[in-house]
This record gives sequence, structure tokens and C-alpha cells, in this order.
Amino acid sequence: MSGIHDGWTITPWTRHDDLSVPMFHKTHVPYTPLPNNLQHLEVWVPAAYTSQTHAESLPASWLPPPNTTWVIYIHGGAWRDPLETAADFTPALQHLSPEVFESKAPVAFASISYSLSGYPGHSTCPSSPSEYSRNVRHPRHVLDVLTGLSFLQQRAGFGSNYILVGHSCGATLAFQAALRPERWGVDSGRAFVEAPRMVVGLNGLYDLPVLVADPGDGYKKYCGVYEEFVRSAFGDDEEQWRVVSPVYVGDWAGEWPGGRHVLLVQSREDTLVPFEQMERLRDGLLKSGGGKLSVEVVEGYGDHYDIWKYGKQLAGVLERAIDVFRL
Ligand SMILES: N[C@@H](CC(=O)c1ccccc1NC=O)C(=O)O
Repeated sequence: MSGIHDGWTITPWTRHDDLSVPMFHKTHVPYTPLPNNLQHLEVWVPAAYTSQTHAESLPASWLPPPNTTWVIYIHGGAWRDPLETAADFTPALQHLSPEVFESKAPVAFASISYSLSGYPGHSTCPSSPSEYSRNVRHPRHVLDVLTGLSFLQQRAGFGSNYILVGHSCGATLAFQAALRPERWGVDSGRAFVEAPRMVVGLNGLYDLPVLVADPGDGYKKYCGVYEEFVRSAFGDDEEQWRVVSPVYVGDWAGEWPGGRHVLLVQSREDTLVPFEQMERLRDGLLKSGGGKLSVEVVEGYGDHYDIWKYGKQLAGVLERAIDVFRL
């Protein structure tokens, strides 16, 4: 694990003083042995948790303490837009209140990049058929996320002590990643991945058949776009669209036994994702989540991308999530 091909040790820590508190950052850490262009992740750890608060660098092999709670982000972009990346998490890290780090329980952050589906019609960055990282289909997206989580867990040893946060299709992926991995064709004997105790969904896509067929007033003009990206990511078998949608999970308590908290954030001003997507998942979680899963809904504000673009709103959501998680 610590050989020369290990993605953790080949990637240096660099110090960043432009975030809410000084942090050490690893960028583009490959989480699989022969990574494509998108199979990498970002890591940030507050400098206060190192023994050298004022140091300019750390040994690349350094790891935060094993009792650290991790907050791990999955970006959106309809499973296909290369302009949304793991770096979308940065504005939130700039806006977090420094008080978050005054607790004795340390917090670190990661953001996972993953392979995308084809987007030959992108206005500025069309995919070409030869780009391996931009021509995958489900379950590759969620398997990449699970591989990234497993990579981090094997190194940093945090187990289920983490909050998985996703925006838009990243929220879909976060809930998929919380379910038993066998669902996505992972052999449980080989897949060392522990589910999160908390998932935070931001302006998420949770019911793909309804999104494509009947998204409601104000959203019908996007039916063609929804259908195009759903077909690109999940293929033409409409039964599959149901199988992959979190809304149709019949037994949350059984499929995510370690789940303790869900926080759903949706803006009514979101011009791309109908509010009803969140309401349908909320109802499903309340119905079969069992006694151990708490579900909280927060109304967000602004348009679809505003929540992460102007990091203040996402920072507030993370502060709330960390508070609930620590209860
Ligand atoms: N920028 C994306 C559009 C997009 O991300 C999107 C559009 C409608 C509903 C949800 C979306 N994103 C979810 O991840 C694209 O060009 O496909």
C-alpha cells in the first residue's frame, strides 16, 4: 500500500492559506493503479491537526489522525459535463466558519472526481469517442466513487465516520454509494468500502423516470436534455432508470443499515431540478428508513449551481451537517 505506486505517497502536501483556516492539500491523487484522466481525488486537512502548524510542507505519507471525521464531496454535471470537477468544493472550504475546527474532534475534507459519460454535443468541450474517461456508462460512475472512498478508508482508517455530500447527479451518486455495493456489481468479499453514517443531498436527481417523463410545470422544456443525459449515463432500458433511482429503494433500513442522518437541501429557485425530486426521496426515506435514520429538509436558495459556486450556502449546510453528525 505504501509502495512507490501508491497514489497517496506520490502526491505531495502543499500548504494553502486562502481557505477558512490554513490547510494542507493533496491534488489529483490517483485512487486506482492505472487511473484514467478523471480517476483522482482532492484532500484537504487543517494545518492545526499536524504537529507543525506553521510548517510549509509535510511528508507526503502523512495522514490525519484516525479519529478524524471526513466530509467527502461528489460534484454534479449530469454525469457528463467536464466543466464541473472536484474543485467545485473549494468555495465552500473558503467560507466555512473557523469555529468548526475548535472542537476536539478533527474534520478533514475530500472531493472525488469520476469517469463521465459521452457528451459529443458539449458547446466548448465535446467528448471524442477515443477519450476513455469520458465514454463510460453506469455502474462505472458509482464504482469510481466507491473505489475512491475505499482508497481513502484504507489509508486514513476512518471507516463509517464520514459525511458523503453530493450536488445534482453527485447527490444521486452519494445515495447510490450508501447502498449495499452488491447492487452495483461489487463482490462484497473484495470491496472494502464502508457506507457513510450521513448523506447530504444538494439539488439532487432522485427519480429519473419522473424527471424524464413528467418533470412538472416550468421544467418540461428540459425534457429533451434530461432524456439525453439519462440515456448517455444509463442506456436505453427505461427499467434501469428506475433501478438506479434512490426514490425506488424499497427498504432503506435494510439496504443502508449504518445510515443515521440524511440532510436534503433543495432550492425552489432551481431552474433545472424540480423541488418534487427532493420531496419524493424524503417520502421514501421516511417510509422505510426505520427508527435509526433521521431525515432533515432544508430549503436552499438561488439557482441550481449557486449553492456550491458562492460557497457560503454550502459552507452553512456543512456546518449544520457536522453539528448533527456530532450529536
Ligand atoms: N451542465 C450540464 C447540465 C446539468 O448539469 C444538469 C442539467 C439539468 C439537470 C441537472 C443537471 N446536472 C446534474 O448533475 C450539462 O451540460 O449537461
